[in-house]
Amino acid sequence: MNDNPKRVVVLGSTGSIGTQTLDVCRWRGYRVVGLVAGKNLELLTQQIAEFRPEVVAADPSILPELESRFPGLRTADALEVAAWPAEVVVGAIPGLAGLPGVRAAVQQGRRLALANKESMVAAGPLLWQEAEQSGAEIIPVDSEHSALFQSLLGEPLDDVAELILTASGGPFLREPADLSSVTPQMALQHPRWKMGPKVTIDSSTLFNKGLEVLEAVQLFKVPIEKVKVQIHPQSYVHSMVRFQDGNLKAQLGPTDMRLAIQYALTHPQRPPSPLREAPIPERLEFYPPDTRRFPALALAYEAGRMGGLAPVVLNAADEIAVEAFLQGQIGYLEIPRVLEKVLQQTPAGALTWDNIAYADLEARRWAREYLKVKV
Ligand SMILES: NC(=O)C1=CN([C@@H]2O[C@H](COP(=O)(O)OP(=O)(O)OC[C@H]3O[C@@H](n4cnc5c(N)ncnc54)[C@H](OP(=O)(O)O)[C@@H]3O)[C@@H](O)[C@H]2O)C=CC1
Ligand SMILES: CC(=O)[C@@H](O)[C@H](O)COP(=O)(O)O
Ligand SMILES: [Mn+2]
Repeated sequence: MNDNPKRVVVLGSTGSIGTQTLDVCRWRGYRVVGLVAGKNLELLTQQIAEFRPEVVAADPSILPELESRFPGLRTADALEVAAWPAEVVVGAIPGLAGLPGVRAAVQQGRRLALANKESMVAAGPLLWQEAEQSGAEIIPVDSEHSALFQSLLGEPLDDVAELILTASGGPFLREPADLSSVTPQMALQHPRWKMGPKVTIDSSTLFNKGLEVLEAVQLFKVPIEKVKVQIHPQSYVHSMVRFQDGNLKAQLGPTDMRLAIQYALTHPQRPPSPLREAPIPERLEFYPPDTRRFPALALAYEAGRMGGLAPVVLNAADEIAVEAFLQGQIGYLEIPRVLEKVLQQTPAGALTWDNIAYADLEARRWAREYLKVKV
């Protein structure tokens, strides 16, 4: 099944998207030349033993042990790994921490298979500017955006009436009516996808869908009024495009991220995958989201309409709030509350790399102060 062997760098290799990317590389016989991970020493050890990458970056706390396990292992800064000679770089480090690696890959003119939605939300126009200069391609991995990307192929953007993102609705779609006593354990039970903790909590508050609305605006360069959300509990239709003539195009498939990852690596080709054909669900339901119960989605729309640094600020506040919630330092309903507060403090200023860094830092500080937490 070795189509056209590619050299691949994986940023966030020990995570949910990272490990699934390595599955795809195994299927395709791709050469994994660079790995970036955090602190998961044992899994990174296995990955190095199997793939023998040319270069590795990891959290400084595990580097000495890693180097003693692999004498002669070439280690480097994460940015150097992101810029390593390769055909594809998979950006799968969560949060704004994923942005520097994504940017380095874009500056090198690579194909960026982008899972890290936060970087597109915060810095989309700047990333596209740099991609234009370097010739980089940005292919979405996020399932909804992969679906939109596939549905938009060959279609003039002027003909698009709406991008319709589907949302599972998360674990609290129907109950409990009162969300105040939701615990991290409850919120970590996603009904359809097995993902890392940050995106799983975001799915439960519908903030993930809010980020995805902002991500779609930047990826596909459409006004936010054209981006809609439909709850679709089966998560089988991954998203749809409604055209001005009334036609809808959608991409459907099983809830397995390896399909979206493989597509981002092989586009425009569609080589076979070893996944078994999954049955099509008997019922496909769609209905509008309840933004009174899940105000984080409405706040993302508000940030999108505000523009400028508002999405940066909202994302930063959410990163602090989710971490504090996971550590048991705040209640579940504090998450949308702090988003609303911090969004109101959005500083004025153009979208520049310096202003993004400043707004991100300040918003984290405001969120910590408001929540009275140390995360
Ligand atoms: N999981 C999914 O199905 C989907 C995820 N996404 C997006 O993809 C991104 C990744 O998500 P996911 O795979 O779930 O996340 P995980 O939490 O599962 O994995 C995160 C990975 O990033 C590494 N990492 C975390 N922080 C740093 C850092 N500061 N420097 C270097 N490495 C770091 C972790 O290392 P370690 O564990 O070794 O510490 C791990 O390898 C997110 O932006 C998410 O929104 C989008 C669609 C679907
Ligand atoms: C798999 C993927 O792309 C996730 O971002 C997914 O969208 C999360 O599910 P929700 O629809 O519940 O947010
Ligand atoms: Mn998604």
